[in-house]
Amino acid sequence: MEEEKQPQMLKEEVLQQLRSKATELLLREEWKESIQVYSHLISLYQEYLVNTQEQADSDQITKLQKSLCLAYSNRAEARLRLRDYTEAIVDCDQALGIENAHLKTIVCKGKILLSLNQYSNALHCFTLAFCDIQNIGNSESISGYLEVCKKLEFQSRTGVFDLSDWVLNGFRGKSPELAEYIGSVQIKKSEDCGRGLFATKNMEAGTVLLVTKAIATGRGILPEPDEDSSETARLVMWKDFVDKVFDASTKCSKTHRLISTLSSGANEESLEVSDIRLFRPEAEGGFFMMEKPEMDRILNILDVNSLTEDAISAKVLGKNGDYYGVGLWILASFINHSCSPNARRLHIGDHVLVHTSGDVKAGEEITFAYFDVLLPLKKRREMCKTWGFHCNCKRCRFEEVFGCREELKEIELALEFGLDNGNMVFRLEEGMRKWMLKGKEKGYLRASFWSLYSESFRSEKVMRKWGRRIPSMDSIAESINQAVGGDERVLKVVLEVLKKNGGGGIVEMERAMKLGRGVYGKVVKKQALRALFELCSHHQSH
Ligand SMILES: C[S@@+](CC[C@H](N)C(=O)[O-])C[C@H]1O[C@@H](n2cnc3c(N)ncnc32)[C@H](O)[C@@H]1O
Repeated sequence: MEEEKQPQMLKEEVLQQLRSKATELLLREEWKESIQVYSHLISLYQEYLVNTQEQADSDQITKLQKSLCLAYSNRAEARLRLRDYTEAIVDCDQALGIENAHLKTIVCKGKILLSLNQYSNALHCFTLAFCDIQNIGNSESISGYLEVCKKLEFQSRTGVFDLSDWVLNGFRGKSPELAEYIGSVQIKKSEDCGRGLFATKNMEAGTVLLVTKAIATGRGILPEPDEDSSETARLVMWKDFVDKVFDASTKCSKTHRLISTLSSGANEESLEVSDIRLFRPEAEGGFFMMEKPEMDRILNILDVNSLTEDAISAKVLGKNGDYYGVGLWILASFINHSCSPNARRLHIGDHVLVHTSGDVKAGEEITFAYFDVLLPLKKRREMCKTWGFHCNCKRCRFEEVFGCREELKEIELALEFGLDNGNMVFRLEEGMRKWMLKGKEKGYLRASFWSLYSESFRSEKVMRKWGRRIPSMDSIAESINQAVGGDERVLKVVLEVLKKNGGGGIVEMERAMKLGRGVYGKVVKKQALRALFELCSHHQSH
């Protein structure tokens, strides 16, 4: 009898030691090591359960099963911390298969689903946990999760985002929690740039089109571009960013699948048009394994699709404004460039929020600017070259035909040498009258020669001489806004002129507010928009 008991005791001892070791590693936040020990424990429990099925009494079996459930649950927690969501969910489901009301596992599953932006499923978990924990007490953190989940579920269902409090608080504290959201857009074949994102209904300036969280970002404070270390710092940051994307793709099959839909630059015309539903946070089908990611392909995809946070059609809100930041935001990567864009993006923490920067009609392609478009055609062509494509947007096509006029060439030359801005604005306006240009066409050229206008409106001397012979800043801003959407620099000059003129009346302020909606989106209420105006006024102009 004694002899029979001995191996049993030995087993217990081994299990106890492993349990203590695993708990200690978990407390020390040594996630990888704790996963190893829990994996060992799990295989031992499974082995004992199979081998002792007939000899052990039901109490022993129940105890073993409880321990197995806890081991799965703890391994899920460690995997969650390592962002290994696919495996973490599998562990949770194993644990819940043993004990379907296991509180710790339900909370862990809620946290994983929240990280995967599956708000309503996460909400279900936290609601279950909250009902249970009320009987036990200490419900604070669960109710915190519950509140966050409710808010995010609402945002992702309605597209209503309100950053007013954060803006008014001077972006203090960490950036607000944002849900992923897909508004009235779909992916379709674009005329001649592969696939693109298209509006499915008419929308006003400032309407939120999508909000998506970065797969990964690389951020850092870079040395000045002329310092020797600058290039090295940039390369180190880029490598770190690439590694993070590769890691995310390796760990999560859904992430891998979504990254695989992106263009790697080759044969863009023949790429499959992805169904927008695939990108919805609640989309099914994430948890199956598929082929491993290839580093070369990821590198190509990042070359074509990564965005910098401080790009010209973007605005960084909050603390990452201090950094140089690059990132991969999947759905935003389907947006093509145009020199007369109709969208802009706001960077908030790790999220990008894309909104219309002008009124958009159903069926219109959504575009934002990859580079500065308040420049003449020649300069834009140079920028396009560095991006590796030839822009064939409406504005480029118009300027291609129109740009050969001698007057425009002269103005372009004057722009290069900074000659007599007021006179050049006057000549351009006269020319446009003579050539009988209308609406957007005028806006295109005004946008191309924006720096002449901005310098003129800023100079009292120029305004004294030319002010009465050229259109008002208001109408120029309106015209540029119609042609190329809201732009922070145009708004800034409008605000400066308003200030100089004593703040303007209600009508002028309303107009500025409308421009502001195109620049910052409808995510801040009036008072917060005014606070952003203040920031815009103090921001260095380009
Ligand atoms: C971020 S992706 C945009 C989505 C891409 N069209 C697709 O099918 O996946 C950037 C690539 O789209 C193409 N592209 C974007 N804007 C373009 C434009 N205005 N003209 C020509 N090609 C453009 C270029 O090949 C560029 O490298």
